[in-house]
Amino acid sequence: MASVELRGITVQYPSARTPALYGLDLCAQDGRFTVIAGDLRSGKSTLLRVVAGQEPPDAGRVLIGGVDVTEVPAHDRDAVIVFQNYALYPHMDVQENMSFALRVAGVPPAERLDRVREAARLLDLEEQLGWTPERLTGPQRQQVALARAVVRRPAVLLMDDPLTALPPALKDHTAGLIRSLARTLNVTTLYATAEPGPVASVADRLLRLDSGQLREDTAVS
Ligand SMILES: Nc1ncnc2c1ncn2[C@@H]1O[C@H](COP(=O)(O)OP(=O)(O)OP(=O)(O)O)[C@@H](O)[C@H]1O
Repeated sequence: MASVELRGITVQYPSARTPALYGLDLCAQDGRFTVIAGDLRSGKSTLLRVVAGQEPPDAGRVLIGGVDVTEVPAHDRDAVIVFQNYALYPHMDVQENMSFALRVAGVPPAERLDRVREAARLLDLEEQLGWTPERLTGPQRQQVALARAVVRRPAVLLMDDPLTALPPALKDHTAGLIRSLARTLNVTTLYATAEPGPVASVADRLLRLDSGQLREDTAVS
């Protein structure tokens, strides 16, 4: 597994007046669940994309597991993003959706099956493995999107407000599921959200993104 360290990260989009991230420092410990709270457009998605290698910073360094990966392309980083607007493959059943990336990566069929079954068990999706996405509820689709990320066994899991689209009554339940998943897999998790309420109680650490920089959050803990 792996710690995530950002040192002096600045991202300035050419069309923006101010930087999305400005000299930002972060050290997220190995295997811990770190919540990054911030208002809309505060730079949360940009931060996750910098860690994943999808947004090259204008300044600063990115380290995963103590190794400087700033110049390493996204596909060679051991970090996966689960987006708020996930898209499942509509013509594939849940099991195929979950194992697709493994097939592309050349993982042998028996191991694919093991990993898919483990993720399905952890995310309460065992009964739905043969279903197509149209039969799933919104929360189940979100769980499949999450399962699709974790079957790849990344060292770092990056979550971009995955509960946003869920009805309020299901947010706490799904937050608990996500937390126990991260704990079972011992995966370093950065969880960005505009609404930290449902995950604040399960976080190892809560940070707030403010003016492109991170601070420990003393308001919610
Ligand atoms: N590709 C881009 N080009 C130009 N500006 C961008 C781009 N992506 C994001 N921004 C701007 O950077 C700032 C931070 O955006 P970002 O999406 O990282 O924030 P966020 O906190 O994730 O927002 P939200 O919660 O609304 O998803 C915003 O002002 C946004 O308009």
